[in-house]
Amino acid sequence: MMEKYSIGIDFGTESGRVLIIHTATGHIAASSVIPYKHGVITEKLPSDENTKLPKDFALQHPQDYLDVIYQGIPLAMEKARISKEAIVGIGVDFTSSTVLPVDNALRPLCFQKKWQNNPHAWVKLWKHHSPKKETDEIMKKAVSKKYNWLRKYGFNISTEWFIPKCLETLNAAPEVFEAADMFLEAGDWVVSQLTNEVVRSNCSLGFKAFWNEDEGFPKLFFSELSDSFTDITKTKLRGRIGKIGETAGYLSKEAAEKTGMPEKLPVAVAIIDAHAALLGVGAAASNQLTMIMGTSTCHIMLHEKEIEIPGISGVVKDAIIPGLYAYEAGQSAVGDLFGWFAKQVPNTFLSDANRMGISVFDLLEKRAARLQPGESGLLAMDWHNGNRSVLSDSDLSGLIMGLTLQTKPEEIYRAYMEATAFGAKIILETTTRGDYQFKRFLQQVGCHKKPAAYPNLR
Ligand SMILES: Nc1ncnc2c1ncn2[C@@H]1O[C@H](COP(=O)(O)OP(=O)(O)O)[C@@H](O)[C@H]1O
Ligand SMILES: O=C(CO)[C@@H](O)[C@@H](O)COP(=O)(O)O
Repeated sequence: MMEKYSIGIDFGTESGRVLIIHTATGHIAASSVIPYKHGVITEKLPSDENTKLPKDFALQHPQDYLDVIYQGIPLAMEKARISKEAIVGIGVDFTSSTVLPVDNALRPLCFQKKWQNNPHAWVKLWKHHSPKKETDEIMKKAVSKKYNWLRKYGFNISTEWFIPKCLETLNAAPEVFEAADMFLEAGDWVVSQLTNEVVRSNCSLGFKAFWNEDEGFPKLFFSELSDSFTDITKTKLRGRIGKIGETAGYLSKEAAEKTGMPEKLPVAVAIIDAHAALLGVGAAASNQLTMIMGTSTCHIMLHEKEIEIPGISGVVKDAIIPGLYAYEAGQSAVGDLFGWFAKQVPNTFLSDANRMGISVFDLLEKRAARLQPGESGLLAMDWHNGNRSVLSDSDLSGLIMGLTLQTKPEEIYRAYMEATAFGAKIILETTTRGDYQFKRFLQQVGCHKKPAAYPNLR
C-alpha cells in the first residue's frame, strides 16, 4: 500500500514554510522555507519609493504568500522524492489577525494600479498596531453597552484584531473600504487561492473578529459602530464559516498546475499559526499549556469548560480540537525582541560569531548563560511591541533600567531573556488564578524545529 503524506503550509511573520508530513507517524519527510521577499513593510510601499508609512504600520505583500505556495510546494516535493499521488491533502496555518481587502475576483486591492499607492489597500499584518483610536472606540462602546461577548476576550480588545483593522480602513481610507468587495484573513485568502472558495475559519473569526458559534457576529454592535458596518456581515464579511479539521474545498485546476499537485486535492479550513502548533507537539488534550515561540509567543491551552479569565486574548470553542475550548494569551515581542537586539551589538560580536562559526544569537546566548539570574543588576520589560497579555495595550513600550558604562551586550540580552520569562510568568499566574489549572507544560520553539516526540494522530 502506498504511504500517505500531507502538505502543511505555515505562514509566519517573516517567512512561509512548506512541510511534507507522513500522515501515520507525523515524520517530516521534507520541508522548504521561503522568506517573504518584501518582509514586514514598515517604511515605504513597494509600489512607491516616496511613501512614508505612519508609525505602527506593519504591512505585507500578498505576492509573497503566493510565492510560498508556488515555489515552496514544488521545492519541498522535490526534496521529499515522493509521488504527488501520495499526497492526501493540504492544510494552511497563518499569523492572525492578518487582514486584506480584495475585489470581487478575490484579487488583493494592492495588486491594482488604482490602489497600489494606498497603504490601506495592502495586507495589514497582525502586528500592524495603528488602529488605536478604533480599538478604544470599540472597547468604550462594548463596555458601555455591557456586551456579553467581551467576556470571551478577557474584557479587552486588541489593535491586532480584525475589526479594528477594518474600521481603521473605513476611517482613514473610505474609498478603499468602499472598493473592497470583502475583507479576508490572509489564511482564508490563501485557501481561496488554492480552491476558489471563500471559507472563513472559525478559529480566526472566534479569536479576532468577535464571532462565536452560538451568537454569530455581534450585528447590533457592528451597526452601532458605523452605518457602513450595519450590513457588513452580509457584504464585506460574508462567506461560509468552516470549522478546523473540515475540508474548505478542493485544489483548483489553476492552483494544481502552478503547484504541480493533483487537481481536486482536499484543502483544509485555515487555522491560526500558533494554534496549529498544539497538534504538532502533541498537546491536543485539555489541561495542557503550550508556549509557541517565534516572532511572538502564544500561550495556548485547551479545556472542557468555558471560564472567564481576565487578560487572556480569547476563548473559542472548537478552534483547535472539536469539543474543547481553546484559550489564548500572548507576548507580542519575543523572537522579534532578540532579533532586534542582535542587530544592535558591536562589530566585535559579529567577527567573534563569524570566527566561531555560530550566529550572533548563539554567541549572545553562550555569554548570557554564564551569568547568574539578576547578576548584572539590570531590570527590563519586554513590551517593545506593546503588551498583549495581560494588559492588552499596544501603546506600552519596553524598558531597561540599571545601565552603567560597564554594561555588556550579553547582560542586556540576559535581562531581556529574564523579562520574557517574567512576562510568561505573569500570564501563567493570571491564567491559573481562577478555575483554570493546567497539568502539563510544553514549549514549541520555531515551527521549523522538530518537536521532541510525535503523537500518533491516527
Ligand atoms: N537563536 C535565536 N534566539 C532567539 N530568537 C531567535 C533565534 N533565531 C531566530 N530568532 C527569532 O525568531 C523569529 C522567527 O521565528 P520563527 O518561528 O522562525 O518564525 P515566525 O514567527 O515568523 O513563524 C525572528 O523574530 C527571529 O529574530
Ligand atoms: O497572534 C497570533 C496568534 O493568535 C500569532 O499569529 C502572532 O502572534 C504571530 O505569530 P508568529 O510568532 O509570527 O508566528
